[in-house]
Parts: sequence; C-alpha cells; structure tokens
Amino acid sequence: MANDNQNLEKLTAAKAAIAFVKHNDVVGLGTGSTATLAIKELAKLMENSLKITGVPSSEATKELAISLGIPLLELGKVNAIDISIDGADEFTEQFNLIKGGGGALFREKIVASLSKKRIVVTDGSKLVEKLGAFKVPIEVNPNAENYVILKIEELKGKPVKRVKNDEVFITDNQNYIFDTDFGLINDPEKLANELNQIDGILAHGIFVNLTDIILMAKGNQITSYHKV
Ligand SMILES: O=C(CO)[C@H](O)[C@H](O)COP(=O)(O)O
Repeated sequence: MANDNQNLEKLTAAKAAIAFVKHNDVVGLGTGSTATLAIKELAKLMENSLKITGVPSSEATKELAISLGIPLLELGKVNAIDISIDGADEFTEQFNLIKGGGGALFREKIVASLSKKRIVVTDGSKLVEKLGAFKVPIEVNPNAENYVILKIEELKGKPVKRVKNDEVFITDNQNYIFDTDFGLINDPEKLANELNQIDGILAHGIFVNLTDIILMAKGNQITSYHKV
C-alpha cells in the first residue's frame, strides 16, 4: 500500500509528465495509480484550453477518461500516438521495465509500441539495479494454461495465478495473469524474447525498448532519464 510520501512522489512525477503534452496531441493513457494522477492533471489542463484526444490502455482508464470528459480513440483503430504516459512496477537505468501490476500489460504494450514518445512516471521506490524482485506478470489465454506453465517452468520461472478479492483475476482481454518469479533477471531482453516464443502468452510484463523518458520523483525532486 502506498504511503503519503509515495503518493506525493507519484503526483510530482505525474505533473512533470504532462508538461510534455502538446496541443492536439493524441495521448496514450496508462493504467495504475500514477497514470491516473497524470490523467487527472491532463483533464485540469483541458479546462484551460488544451485539446487532446486520449487512447486508453485499460477499461478502468477508459472509464476514468470518460468521467473526466477526455475524448477517446479506440486502441485497436489507432495508427499512431504522439505521446504516452504510464507507470511502472520496476525500472532500471537501462530503460528496462516490469509492468502489469494492474493487469493491463497487453494494452499498455500496444500503446507504448504505437507511441512516438513514451514517458514513464514513478515514485522513488521503482528504481532497481536488476529487474525481478517484482514478479513478472504474464497474461495467458485460459486454453493454454497448463502448457504455458510447463514452458515457463522450463525457463526456471515459478508462476502463480493471480487472485484478487479471493477470485481468479481476469484481465480486460478475458485472460489469466501468472505472476512469475524468475529471481533477479540478468538479461531482460533474452527473457522477453524467450517468453515471446511461447504460444498462449498474450503478453508479458517485461518492457524492453519501449521507453524514451522516465520521470522518477524522490521527495519533491524529479530525476529524469532520457534515452539517447
Ligand atoms: O503496469 C501497470 C498496470 O498494469 C502500472 O503502470 C504499474 O502497476 C504501476 O502502477 P502504480 O502507478 O499504481 O504504481
């Protein structure tokens, strides 16, 4: 559970991110508590004449954006996104991320893949030397459940099916999430590629080459990492 300090850091990072949004941009809207703060800040700017169109990365974000009066495009019908703002569960200074704590990893990955500028916003707790303390979320089609478990175990992963409020968690795409312990991950790109080969996995939470700017707030200080 986030404490007050962490919530303040999330807000600081969210406010820093929206400064990158320009008039008439198509904006990829992330999912999670930090992305939510950024979306609310964007909505405030829209009261002062900023015009944007959003592309939501989850049903929850879609509902939030509609409630704030942000006009939306459907993710599956979009060819390009100017800028996206999303959170992360872990990141390294090499711009590798683990995402999917909120279960929205598949659509978040498509949003990031379509975006010209990808901004990640986090509090100070998300920076790590190596990914992997946060279990890697893997979205699995139920028909491939046991097959995928076997394949993940061949990669030395320990998958645990996600449960929320005592019920199996079902994603917006009607799939399961397996939160998977791979230990500390020495080569995120290699693991990402290995997971990409497994039929039945819709998406996994290792994001490689999908981030341009990371804005991390620690206290009220922002550290920004820019990919060169
Ligand atoms: O990937 C995500 C949702 O699928 C979120 O961006 C990630 O879980 C971080 O969330 P928060 O900003 O609440 O810490």
